[in-house]
Amino acid sequence: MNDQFMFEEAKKAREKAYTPYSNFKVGAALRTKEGSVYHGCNIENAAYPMCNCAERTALFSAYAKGDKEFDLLVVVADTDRPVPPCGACRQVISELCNPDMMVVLTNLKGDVEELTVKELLPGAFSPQDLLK
Ligand SMILES: O=c1ccn([C@H]2C[C@H](O)[C@@H](CO)O2)c(=O)[nH]1
Ligand SMILES: [Zn+2]
Repeated sequence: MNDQFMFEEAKKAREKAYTPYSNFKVGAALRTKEGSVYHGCNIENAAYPMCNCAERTALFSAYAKGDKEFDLLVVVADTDRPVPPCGACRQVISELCNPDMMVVLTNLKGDVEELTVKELLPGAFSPQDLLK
């Protein structure tokens, strides 16, 4: 990844994670086409299924501010390999981001895996599938 700035933003976002149950902190930095950057962190809950991942926090935060056009998502965690987003996040990213947008998965060691939204979830269920 040639975007050290976005990697640093994702690490800053990770510091805000609320993870009393897993102690597994994840950060996301989402850049809009206009250049704004939204932070996302995972936010857990004593009712475990209510935990929200960093990737979705970033996307929902942007939507709540009225931003919907994105050009890069960077995710970071303290993992051995670049952190792989869960299935729920892959589904949400597929619907809210352009299929050709880059998603950069990283870890604190600086390992990087770059893929497009469509590579992240091939064959995603989409709004088109609701139409007959
Ligand atoms: O890509 C990922 C993977 C996991 N988590 C969160 C969910 C939960 O809070 C914790 C452990 O799964 O990490 C994320 O935020 N993003
Ligand atoms: Zn997730």
